[in-house]
Amino acid sequence: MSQTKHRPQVAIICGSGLGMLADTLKCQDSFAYSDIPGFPQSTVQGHAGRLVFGELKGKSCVCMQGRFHMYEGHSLLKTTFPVRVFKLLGVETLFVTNAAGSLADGLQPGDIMIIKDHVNFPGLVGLNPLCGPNDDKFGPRFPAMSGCYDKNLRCLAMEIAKQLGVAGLMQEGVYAMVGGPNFETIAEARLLHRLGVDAVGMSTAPEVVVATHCGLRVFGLSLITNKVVKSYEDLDSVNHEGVLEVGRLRSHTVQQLVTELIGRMEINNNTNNAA
Ligand SMILES: O=P(O)(O)O[C@@H]1C[C@H](O)[C@@H](CO)O1
Ligand SMILES: Nc1nc2[nH]cnc2c(=O)[nH]1
Repeated sequence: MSQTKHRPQVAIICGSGLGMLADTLKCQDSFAYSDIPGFPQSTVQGHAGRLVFGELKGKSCVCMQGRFHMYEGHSLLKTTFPVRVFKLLGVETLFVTNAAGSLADGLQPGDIMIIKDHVNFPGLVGLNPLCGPNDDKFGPRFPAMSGCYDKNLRCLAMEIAKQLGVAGLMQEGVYAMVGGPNFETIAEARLLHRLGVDAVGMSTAPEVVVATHCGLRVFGLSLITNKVVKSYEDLDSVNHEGVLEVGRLRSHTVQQLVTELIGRMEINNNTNNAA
């Protein structure tokens, strides 16, 4: 904290190919993860590995340009470590973004899904960052997860999308996290579709679980980068370069949405730090 004057109220986690969100911050102080004690390193292309502090529309923000994934070999405690750092810095609201494949027929590549809820597949089988002794300074042993994606922010995001003329690209949906790093088989894709999942990816849920546990308000966006192949007749296949490319194509719209939402949302200045 001695190395920056910023005292962030909002934290943003940039998904694959969405690192440009950090470029919107003014008066930046930026730190390589390798220079921050205890921080893991980013190993995935499209995740720069920098923590960027700055101002956005008068709000003090910190942006993770690069997140950590379970499939990189990090423990879930490490992948979510930054979320608790944000809490201790005084952050009140967490924005999570990710790249995801769509299962819902109405979601096309380039669309933006406001995350209404998630299915944490690793969490359902005990791969949960909250496993182990509970740190009561952060939150309760058995935290509720209903309503973990803030409804007011979801409504405001939709209102802003209408004003920006991009509402046609946006809808709410359910995100599912799978472990990765391979993309889905066709049988897995069909299973997820039948279960009511709208979009699938390899991140986000553990961060949101830890954020909700320690009382952060959460807003989440999935950029739909590909359709998940559900038919044995379909010759398409997904790859990471294609995922990053859609991020580049939609960067401006995602930046606009996030900037406006941060600018217009209310901040409670009485945030209680966990420790
Ligand atoms: O960090 P996110 O969840 O945006 O990254 C997604 C999932 C994989 O890490 C990668 C696959 O292309 O993109
Ligand atoms: N699991 C998964 N993650 C993704 N990230 C971007 N696209 C996809 C996808 O189709 N499946």
